[in-house]
Amino acid sequence: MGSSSIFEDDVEIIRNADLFTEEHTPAEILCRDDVMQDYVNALKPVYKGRPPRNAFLYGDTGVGKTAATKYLLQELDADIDSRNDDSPGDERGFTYVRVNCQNLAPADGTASSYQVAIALVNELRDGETVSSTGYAAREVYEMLYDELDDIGGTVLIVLDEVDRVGESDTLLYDLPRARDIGYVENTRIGLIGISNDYTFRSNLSPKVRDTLCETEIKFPAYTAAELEEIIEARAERALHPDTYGKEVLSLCAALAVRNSSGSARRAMDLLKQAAEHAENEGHVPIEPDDVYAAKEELDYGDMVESVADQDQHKQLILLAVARLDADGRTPVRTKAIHAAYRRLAQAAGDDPLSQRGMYNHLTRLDMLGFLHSYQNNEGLRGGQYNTYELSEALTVAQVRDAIAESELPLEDVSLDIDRILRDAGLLES
Ligand SMILES: Nc1ncnc2c1ncn2[C@@H]1O[C@H](COP(=O)(O)OP(=O)(O)OP(=O)(O)O)[C@@H](O)[C@H]1O
Repeated sequence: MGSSSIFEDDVEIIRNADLFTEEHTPAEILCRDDVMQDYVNALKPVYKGRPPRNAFLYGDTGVGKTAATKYLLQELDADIDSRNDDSPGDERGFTYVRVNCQNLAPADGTASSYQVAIALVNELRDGETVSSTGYAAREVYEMLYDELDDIGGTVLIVLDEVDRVGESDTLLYDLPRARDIGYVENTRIGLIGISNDYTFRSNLSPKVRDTLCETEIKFPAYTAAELEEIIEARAERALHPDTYGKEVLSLCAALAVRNSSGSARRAMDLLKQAAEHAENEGHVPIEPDDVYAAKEELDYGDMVESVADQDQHKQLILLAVARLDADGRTPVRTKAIHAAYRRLAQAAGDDPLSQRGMYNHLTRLDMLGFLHSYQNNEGLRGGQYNTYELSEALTVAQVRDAIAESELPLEDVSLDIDRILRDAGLLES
């Protein structure tokens, strides 16, 4: 008898799960010929040892901006290496460095030029970490330009999610001009900004826009047919043969077009999740029902993520409404939400906002679709007031999962809801 483990499934569909991860750079960028040609043209000066062009890439989430960038920079690096081998005495230095600005920004906020500069220094120093506090901004920029100047040749700096760099765009202004201003002497710097926020470009100051957007490359959404081709190529390498059919690939592609604006990431995630679902259920091949189950699971997780992405006050408010909801007390008035929120904020070691301060967050949560509000009118005596409940898109369990993910110490905080409502004057004593 072979070895058996409780972790083993009767069937195995996924051959190489690494190919589904975010770190994986695809062997080929499919269905992007026009865009790739523009991108190649923008990078040609680097290959030729001429001053680099700056570029701004934009398009919805999951349409291949990062994948195309990683792929082309690896190609460029390899081609310059082999060119250098062929032309001793005329070598061209080339380095690229990539930072995702979203990871540097707090939830709901933006990263400062200072934080981006520190992240770049750490990337360039490869392990030697500079702490994110304790330096004057000027010192950090000096470190960065010293580091860049030591490298020489051409350095391309890729700022992914560049829209998460805050108002002060010092770095976006200075980096492409560093050589002209005299911050560096030996190195030519090119900047590649990537964003899925269309308004970002128009909000840039004209000077920054003119340099960063020297070349603009738009990544359009994929069609269902294109997505099918992309995930089919991935499935051939990542899944075992005969474990999936065309119908399943088409369904993943169609759902990604319909619900996720043509995102290859979504199509890929649906396929992977459906494969895991089929493995757990013990059947081969993957069936359409596995894809629908995958969609449910992904939708559930997305909602949890978007709650966890909110700032702490908003999460506490959502938890307050969720607790009231779990107790059958919603729709509920602002006063009661505030009382529950205050208790939770204190338990989390946070200074609670006043009811007025909290109200701003509450209306925002309504606008964002997490909550649903009702206007109540009790005539002359009662006046007008709003009540709130979780929107149909959000469940109590999702809010709880999000709070657990944010590691707020609130799992075991008990709320005496009757008392809260009584204190808020909403329950007769
Ligand atoms: N044309 C393509 N060929 C092969 N794989 C692709 C293609 N486009 C996207 N992918 C894959 O889809 C996933 C998402 O792509 P990518 O990360 O490049 O999206 P993005 O546009 O950078 O999204 P975001 O703005 O959210 O960062 C990745 O796994 C990537 O490998």
